[in-house]
Amino acid sequence: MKKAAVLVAGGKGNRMGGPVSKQYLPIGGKPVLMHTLEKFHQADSGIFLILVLPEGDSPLWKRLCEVYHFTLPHQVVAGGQSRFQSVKNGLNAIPFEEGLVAIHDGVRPFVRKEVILAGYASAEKSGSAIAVVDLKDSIRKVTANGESVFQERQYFRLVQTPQTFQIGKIKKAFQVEELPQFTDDATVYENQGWQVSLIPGNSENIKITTPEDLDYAEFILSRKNKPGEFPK
Ligand SMILES: Nc1ccn([C@@H]2O[C@H](COP(=O)(O)OP(=O)(O)OP(=O)(O)O)[C@@H](O)[C@H]2O)c(=O)n1
Ligand SMILES: C[C@](O)(CO)[C@H](O)COP(=O)(O)O
Repeated sequence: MKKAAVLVAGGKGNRMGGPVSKQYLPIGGKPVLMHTLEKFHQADSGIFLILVLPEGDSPLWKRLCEVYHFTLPHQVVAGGQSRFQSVKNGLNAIPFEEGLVAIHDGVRPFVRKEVILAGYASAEKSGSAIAVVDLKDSIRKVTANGESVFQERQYFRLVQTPQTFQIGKIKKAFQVEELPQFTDDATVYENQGWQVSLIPGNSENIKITTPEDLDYAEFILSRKNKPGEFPK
């Protein structure tokens, strides 16, 4: 089955602050987005890669690719005013009608190859595959009157990307007006009345959002051994 990946990086990075949008900041010596593109290419070199950038940023990205000698093939698409619009633009650029597409935040460079491949395999069978992780902390729901209520954390998951789908179904799902609950792609898919399938994500697959996440990113990249591996 044909595979595509839409890596959305059309945001402004307001929570990160600073003059350069977070997707272009260097970690481990090169921009965040180059790490993310490489992860998908390394998982399967046959994946058709689409990179969604803020409108007008193509010349900047082209220059970065030259400076960093980044030659991995990918198609650049202009994003929209919201993540939903950026994803939609990315989906419309897939050059085939049938197959699978992984939608992934460009600012999640630490996705594991195993998670990417499990997403495609699971979505081929069930239509969708949403990467999630268990909670490590206790959680509370804060009510409108300021009280807090204990919640049983075993019934909750943190939602990551990739979120992988059969192309025909997810493109159909995005043919609707944007709604406030569309914080990810799973909610857009569910809006059609279809249930999503969850798959295990990887906990280090953080979304680089605020400045301390850059320290974490440098730490992850500096480690010689992966978690759980015995030193050689
Ligand atoms: N109009 C938008 C908004 C967001 N994104 C992408 O969606 C992902 C998750 O969004 P988030 O982390 O919120 O990124 P920003 O919108 O850039 O950050 P902020 O909310 O702090 O401005 C990011 O890869 C971001 O670039 C996008 O493609 N198009
Ligand atoms: C898609 C996402 O990364 C899943 O956790 C998340 O919903 C994006 O949220 P944001 O408000 O755009 O950061």
